[in-house]
Amino acid sequence: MRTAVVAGNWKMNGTKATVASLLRGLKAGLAPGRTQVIVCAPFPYLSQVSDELSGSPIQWGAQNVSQHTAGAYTGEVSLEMLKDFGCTHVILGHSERRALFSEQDDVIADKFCAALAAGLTPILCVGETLEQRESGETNTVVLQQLMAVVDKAGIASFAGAILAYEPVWAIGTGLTATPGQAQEVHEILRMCLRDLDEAVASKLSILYGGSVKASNAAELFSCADIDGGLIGGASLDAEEFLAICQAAE
Ligand SMILES: O=C[C@H](O)COP(=O)(O)O
Repeated sequence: MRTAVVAGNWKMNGTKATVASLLRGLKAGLAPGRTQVIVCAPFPYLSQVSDELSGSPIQWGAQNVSQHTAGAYTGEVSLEMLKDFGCTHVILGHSERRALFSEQDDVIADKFCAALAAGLTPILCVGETLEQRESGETNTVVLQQLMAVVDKAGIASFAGAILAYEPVWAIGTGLTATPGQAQEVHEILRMCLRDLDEAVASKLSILYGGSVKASNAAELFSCADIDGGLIGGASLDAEEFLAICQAAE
């Protein structure tokens, strides 16, 4: 059986006060269950998150990391630093990193390898733009993004990773992929990995991300190849995020 996972991506949001209130709400409201719950906070709040969530069932991580270990990389944050603050996960290859910060497949693959080597679980994001979908390139795009990492890291490494399908056109737009559209891509991703390693593919958690809300989560999560969600905007509201976690149960 695959692990159900709900991960919150807070993106560049929050203050010390809102983070404290959100974490208190999550800790107080999370019902015991089988779903793995993760929050991915901005770097400056990782210390606060670590203090608040230590001893709770909620895990935490970052939204990006350097592929380098240490040294003259102004403005970068290393995997060892994330580990110092108790991070267990790191989001890699988010479409906002790809589009706004020009992250390319080869760098994302390097980060993926480095994260695994450091003992963190990468949450690798893939997804197509609206233009790519409309021109029938969805499968080609997501498989190319996936294979760039598989080719460098090896299929076996996906035993220690999480994959997230996030159609760019559904992120922060309120336009959720229909369960059918999401399932179709999840199935293609899993089938591609299954051709390489049946055992790894059948155990890999593949999350859907893109305007997931409490009101649509259960239907999305009921699809055969959707194992949970990577949640942006709705992860900033404790009640909404907890309802999404409940939908994954
Ligand atoms: O990482 C999360 C995704 O970008 C989804 O964001 P959203 O739920 O605000 O659409």
